[in-house]
Amino acid sequence: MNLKQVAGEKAASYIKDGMIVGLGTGSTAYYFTKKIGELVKEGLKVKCIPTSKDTKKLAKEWNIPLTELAQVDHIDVTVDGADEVDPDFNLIKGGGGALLREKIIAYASKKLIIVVDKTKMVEILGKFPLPVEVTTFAWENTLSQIERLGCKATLRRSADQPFITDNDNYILDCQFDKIENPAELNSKLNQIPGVVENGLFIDMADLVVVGKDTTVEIVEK
Ligand SMILES: O=C(CO)[C@H](O)[C@H](O)COP(=O)(O)O
Repeated sequence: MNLKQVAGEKAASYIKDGMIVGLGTGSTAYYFTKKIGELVKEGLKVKCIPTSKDTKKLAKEWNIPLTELAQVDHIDVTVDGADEVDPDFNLIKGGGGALLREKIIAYASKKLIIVVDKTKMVEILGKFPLPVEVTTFAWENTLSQIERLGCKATLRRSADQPFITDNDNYILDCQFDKIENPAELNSKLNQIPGVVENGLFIDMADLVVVGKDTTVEIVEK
């Protein structure tokens, strides 16, 4: 069984007529968006806001009605993936490089549902390198400042070129190994000039849908 698929599809059961829905990014959120496309075809009435150019492309292919954050005063539900989820529902996101738009949209959402397979559930965050979006200007200096917080940071590359985000920034992947205090690290990172946003999502997720071997587990706070 494809654990990402069962989790992504299950999350679609939380979406009702009239909702404004945030569409996440990544290979798990993909299945949620695909399912929304099927439900729209069957008559579901929603307006959606994608968290990345990739997801926007998919949503258009599947004829999902789209809107802009500027056109609405809130989002009812956003469904997105994660790279790690701890027992307090703190997250590492940004493996796909979409963390800035994902965080803006999550913050504007009444409910954030995270869809993952069971491998993403961890006791402590940090084994997955924390993605940090930084300005291209003086990124080497920003990297040094970030490393003072106790990690090894690497410029993300794609096909031998620096990876460029949807917002024309770079991503630094920061290996912390263990993040003892995610809330503190989140604040410290965002205080560094040159850091646009980081992939720690603190106290944002309301519900996690976990794809397990034969079942889907719904974990609520
Ligand atoms: O944060 C993300 C993209 O920026 C993704 O949601 C996260 O990387 C999980 O991706 P996947 O479901 O493909 O494992």
